[in-house]
Amino acid sequence: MSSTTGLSEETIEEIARHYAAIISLLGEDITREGLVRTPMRAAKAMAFATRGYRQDPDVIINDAIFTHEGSNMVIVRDIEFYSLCEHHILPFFGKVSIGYIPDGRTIGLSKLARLVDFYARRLQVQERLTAQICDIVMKKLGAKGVIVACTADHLCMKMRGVEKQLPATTTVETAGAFTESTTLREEFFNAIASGK
Ligand SMILES: Nc1nc2c(ncn2[C@@H]2O[C@H](COP(=O)(O)OP(=O)(O)OP(=O)(O)O)[C@@H](O)[C@H]2O)c(=O)[nH]1
Ligand SMILES: [Zn+2]
Repeated sequence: MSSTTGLSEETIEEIARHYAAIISLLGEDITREGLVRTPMRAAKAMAFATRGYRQDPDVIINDAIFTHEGSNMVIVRDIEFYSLCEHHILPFFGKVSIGYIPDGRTIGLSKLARLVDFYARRLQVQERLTAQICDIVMKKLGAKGVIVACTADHLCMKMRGVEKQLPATTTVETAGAFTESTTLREEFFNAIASGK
């Protein structure tokens, strides 16, 4: 079992065989020098890009949840991510900003970034990615409120399909106090816009 992808050697080899078949069906010569090792490289790359399926959020968090007295908003801004659109298996990528109001506990900052990857490294749509991040932070932290804003570029709209270099898509998900309070949402968006 590979520690970076969570897949066995046998599974990676099976995926590589499928990639070899696809490359041949596309009309390429799978025996030419530049392509000989491509099916295996592609299989490993795909295994890495989908490793979130085989991870455990509790292992990711590793008990890095700490007692905290204050209730000021905590914001981690511009966490980059790379995901695969579940409709076309083409990359979409961008940034996620997370805000939360603690309720007696905070979470290690790097763990928020790791949770973003946990949900990004699989076949996804941007709306679900945003909602899943919001949901897990709310559940694991027991915060008073959570807000997640995600901005991404979708290659399936740029290099194929409508072929429009459209502005990035933004999705927002809220829970608890952020759902109830426009003021809190404004505070979050003002903070991430100003970079403070
Ligand atoms: N809501 C949402 N849609 C997405 C996301 N990623 C890709 N899509 C869209 O999924 C849709 C799939 O539409 P279909 O008509 O089934 O597929 P298609 O014929 O390849 O569509 P086109 O991309 O328009 O060529 C497209 O409109 C994509 O732009 C995402 O993260 N969220
Ligand atoms: Zn797509």
